[in-house]
Amino acid sequence: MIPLLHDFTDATVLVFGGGPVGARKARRFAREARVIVVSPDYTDREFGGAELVRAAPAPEDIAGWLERATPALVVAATDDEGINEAVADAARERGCLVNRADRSGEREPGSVVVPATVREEPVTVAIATGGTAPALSKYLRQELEGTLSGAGDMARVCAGLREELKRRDVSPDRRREIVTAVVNSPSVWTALRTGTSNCPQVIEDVLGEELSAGGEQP
Ligand SMILES: C[C@@]1(CC(=O)O)c2cc3[nH]c(cc4nc(cc5[nH]c(cc(n2)[C@H]1CCC(=O)O)[C@@](C)(CC(=O)O)[C@@H]5CCC(=O)O)C(CC(=O)O)=C4CCC(=O)O)c(CCC(=O)O)c3CC(=O)O
Ligand SMILES: NC(=O)C1=CN([C@@H]2O[C@H](COP(=O)(O)OP(=O)(O)OC[C@H]3O[C@@H](n4cnc5c(N)ncnc54)[C@H](O)[C@@H]3O)[C@@H](O)[C@H]2O)C=CC1
Repeated sequence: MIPLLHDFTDATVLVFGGGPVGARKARRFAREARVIVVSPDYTDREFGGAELVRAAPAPEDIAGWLERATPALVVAATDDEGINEAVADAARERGCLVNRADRSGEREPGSVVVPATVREEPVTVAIATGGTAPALSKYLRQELEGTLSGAGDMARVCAGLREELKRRDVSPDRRREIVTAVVNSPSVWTALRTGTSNCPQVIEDVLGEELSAGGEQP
């Protein structure tokens, strides 16, 4: 399986199953997509504002639900294997993506795995273990949350620098040197993490040094 980032803006995600797993997936996709959850009962309270439909479709009804909702992705998160199987079949039939929460290892073509995710906007790290150890994915996600602290600000600093250096017609080679030096600078990381400096200030400092050095190649 190959990791990709998928834009779900204006797309529909259809989730079957209103337990903790269906709820977790609904919350995840509701960040961006329109999410519809279908389930006879809802044991979790928080579905990220998804539309909750109370129904217990039989396997032969599943295709009709997909027909009406026209989802970009379907999640099979019920505790009924026959239903999850029917969801996967119907998704494959329609050529839409499918996530089966009750499967690891061998997968249907077109299936996707939901990875554990660390977000430090605009930086995203996704973790998966080939389905072997979701608990390990969760553990590593928690570990990486600390490591990634400040990465969002660092991305904003790099973006701001790239823009300013382009505007000043600094050569691409020199631009790359400057940005690489900033990314590798322990003092910049510390400043961003501790709040002793902020993004505009770091950008200003780096540009100031660059100008006082006359933009010479080192
Ligand atoms: C294949 C996959 C399919 C998919 O769902 O996409 C899948 C499948 C299964 N998970 C199971 C169990 C658990 N899953 C978690 C947690 C998470 N599971 C997630 C993803 C995935 N789970 C995909 C693979 C990802 C990878 O490759 O690593 C995460 C990362 C993302 C998310 O779900 O949002 C989220 C962590 C989010 C976070 O906190 O960061 C915990 C821990 C907990 O709950 O505390 C447990 C209990 C401990 C354990 O068993 O490890 C079972 C057994 C069910 C049973 O035996 O009944 C199956 C089915 C099977 O293995 O057959
Ligand atoms: N991917 C993951 O992280 C994990 C996956 N699992 C798997 O995911 C499944 C769901 O996990 P939980 O949410 O904990 O189970 P759960 O048993 O709490 O919830 C299942 C939900 O599916 C609903 N359901 C039953 N028949 C349905 C139908 N015909 N149509 C729509 N909904 C229907 C039930 O009413 C219930 O709300 C488990 O059976 C297990 O195989 C379990 C733990 C973690």
